[in-house]
Amino acid sequence: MDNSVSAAAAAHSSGPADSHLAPDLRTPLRPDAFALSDEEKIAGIAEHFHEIMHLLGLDLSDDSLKGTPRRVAKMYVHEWFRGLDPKHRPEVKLFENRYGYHQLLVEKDITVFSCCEHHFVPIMGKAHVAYLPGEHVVGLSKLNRVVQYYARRPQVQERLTRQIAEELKHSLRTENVAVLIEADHLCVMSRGVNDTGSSTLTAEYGGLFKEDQGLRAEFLRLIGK
Ligand SMILES: Nc1nc2c(ncn2[C@@H]2O[C@H](COP(=O)(O)OP(=O)(O)OP(=O)(O)O)[C@@H](O)[C@H]2O)c(=O)[nH]1
Ligand SMILES: [Zn+2]
Repeated sequence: MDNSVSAAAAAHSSGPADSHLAPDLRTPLRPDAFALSDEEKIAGIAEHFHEIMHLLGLDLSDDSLKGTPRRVAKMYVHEWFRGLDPKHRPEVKLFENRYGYHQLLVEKDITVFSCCEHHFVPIMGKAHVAYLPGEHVVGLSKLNRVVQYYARRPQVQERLTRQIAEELKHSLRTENVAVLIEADHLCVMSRGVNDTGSSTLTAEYGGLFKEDQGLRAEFLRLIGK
């Protein structure tokens, strides 16, 4: 008998994006965000990117450049921004906690590759997530998948951190979750203030992580903070 429970089976949505999140946490999307197919979006974005390159004075008949508009469009739709589309929301399967494990579980150093919504350049870093298992445990890779899903959107780090925390609370059916992200913003490093030495840390604590300083300290110790 399959004793896995799919929290996401009920939660998994092909409906409006982020409808499971509080309104202030949703990525701002128009109601018709998914009226076009992926292929239609790629064709439209490629056309516009062609125009951007043209305006920059680039010769689009050059062998190396001519494929770039479509390459960029495919990268946006299939990779960098795939997390905008609820069809890619990971299904987070839970399993009965037959091990009786009720201590801290930390998944650390999860690769974060996101995109600054102000400048459309990369945000790169690591996420560390933790929860206290109750009646259920989760397949470890699902924690990485949740981070990746919300990272693959135009983002600010604060929203990314809270979206991951809310998704984990919802999918793992517990308030006892912690999320810490440390990331480098290419918009800070490569332009504007041009600071390659600073990085940004954000954290969100739910349930016992908020109330119990000892638990929080243990989480921070395990991730080397
Ligand atoms: N809070 C927050 N700010 C961010 C994030 N990513 C980028 N920013 C900031 O967004 C701000 C946008 O400010 P603006 O003054 O409109 O943009 P700008 O003129 O390009 O600013 P500079 O980067 O200072 O040159 C900048 O200060 C960025 O550093 C993020 O994840 N969270
Ligand atoms: Zn930026």
